Amino acid sequence: MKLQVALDVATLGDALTLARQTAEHVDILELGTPLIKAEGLRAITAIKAAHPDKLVFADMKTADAGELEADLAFTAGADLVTVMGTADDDTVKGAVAAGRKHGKDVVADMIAVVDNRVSRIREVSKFGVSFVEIHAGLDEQARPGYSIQALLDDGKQAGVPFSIAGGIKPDSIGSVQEAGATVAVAGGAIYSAADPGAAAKALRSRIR
Ligand SMILES: O=C(CO)[C@H](O)[C@H](O)COP(=O)(O)O
Repeated sequence: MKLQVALDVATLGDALTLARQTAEHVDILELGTPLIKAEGLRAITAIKAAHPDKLVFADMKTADAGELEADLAFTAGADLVTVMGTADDDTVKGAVAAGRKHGKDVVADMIAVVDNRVSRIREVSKFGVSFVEIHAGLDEQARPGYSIQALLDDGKQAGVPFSIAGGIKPDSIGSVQEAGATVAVAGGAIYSAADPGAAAKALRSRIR
């Protein structure tokens, strides 16, 4: 299982610092959606230039104009780009077409898909995304009683390649791997730590 750090900070300077602190312990550097909105596509280019040996994941969360938005992110240097699983089928297919053109990967972000999630996961997988991200966003995580377990249950049931994002911590990353995820995405557990490099290393050490 790969480890992906979500660089969920608001400035390119902070993202470059966080990437430098964590890169040796992770496989994938993710530019969070707020970062891309704040700094633009140039942030993708800058992170890839600083870490050419890492996969760079642009969390575009595209909701429309899938081919155009994915093409922009791939042209800027992204290796993986997200499109919303809730988007129109043609938006997902358009992003996949851009991915094929660039020889890169498109990930369907299943955030806010709760009812019939397994069925939508299987549907978007047929459109050619490389994998789905089964995801509880920050707002969902903040609600009382939130548990990552529902994400893991759906991943096990879906029978297609998936990543998990939703507040992964050292005590839950083992269960993410046991569920069969190909990628574990961690944001807050790393960027909120006093020592983000040590936090990334601790997560990595729990992956067998
Ligand atoms: O895409 C995101 C929010 O929409 C986050 O990057 C993702 O949820 C990972 O961060 P965390 O581990 O803090 O949940």
